[in-house]
Amino acid sequence: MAEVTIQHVEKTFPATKDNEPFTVFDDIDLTIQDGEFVSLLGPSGCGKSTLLNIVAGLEPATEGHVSAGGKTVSGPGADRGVVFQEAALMPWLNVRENVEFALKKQYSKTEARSRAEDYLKLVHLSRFMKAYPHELSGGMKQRVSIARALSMDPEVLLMDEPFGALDEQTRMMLHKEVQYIWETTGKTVLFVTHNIRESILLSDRIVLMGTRPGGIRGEFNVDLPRPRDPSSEAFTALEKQIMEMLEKEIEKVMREEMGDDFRSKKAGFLYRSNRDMGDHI
Ligand SMILES: Nc1ncnc2c1ncn2[C@@H]1O[C@H](COP(=O)(O)OP(=O)(O)OP(=O)(O)O)[C@@H](O)[C@H]1O
Repeated sequence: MAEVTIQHVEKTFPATKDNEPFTVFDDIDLTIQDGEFVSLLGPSGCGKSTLLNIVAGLEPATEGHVSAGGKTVSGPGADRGVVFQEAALMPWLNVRENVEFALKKQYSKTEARSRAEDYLKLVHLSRFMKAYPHELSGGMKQRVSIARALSMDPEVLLMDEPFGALDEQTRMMLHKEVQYIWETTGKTVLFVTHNIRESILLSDRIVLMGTRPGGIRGEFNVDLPRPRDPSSEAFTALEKQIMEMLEKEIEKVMREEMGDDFRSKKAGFLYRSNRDMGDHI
């Protein structure tokens, strides 16, 4: 069972020479069921990446307890694969070698190669195994990064805005691939995104976070049949519902940052115009 449990988690960054201590959130409770696909949405700075990093074991929680597959998280582990916005491939290694790199620590040379090839097939990169990172598009690099994370056969896949830097067409293609991978492998997924539509397309459940104080503001179960049709009435109704709740959070941030100059209509306009959530905020 690869359930993820987050119990009473607080994260406070300590004081620095220039800054006071900063509490991002102080009591997050969230359980992600085995095989569930959960997205975290929320205004910029609410702590989505911080929470994902805590589950990844890359950041310690200040208080509280996190477990994955029944084991307490106390650092990074092969049971949790992470995919970031930037693929961070090693430029001197080709695609297959990039995937093999970590595998070689755990498997024989032959097995590492065979696993790397299997996962590169899964992300449809068989023809590019010998290509070098500079020869790949952004979307292809992200596919290598997904193959690399999956090749260690983690129980949980943690994805932090994996498609945030990609163009819309590539993003759409990768949505299909992620859905296929999730259906094929049955991994538990925690997915951070700024994009409401992306979260509805992919998730079983969307967790909406807010800031000041940071925390979970609401949850939305996405009961729509897959593959999902963004033009369907049910899809757009859910999109609208989430957007309304999110706008309130974004308005709060903008009001604090801009004081009396703030006009709520502007936040709504900015937000709707790029169907995104506050990249600029
Ligand atoms: N190492 C750090 N030291 C101090 N503060 C930090 C550190 N890392 C993050 N923060 C602060 O914690 C808050 C949450 O950051 P985080 O990156 O988790 O938010 P986010 O919701 O993922 O934002 P975005 O959507 O813009 O990526 C921000 O105010 C950020 O400035």
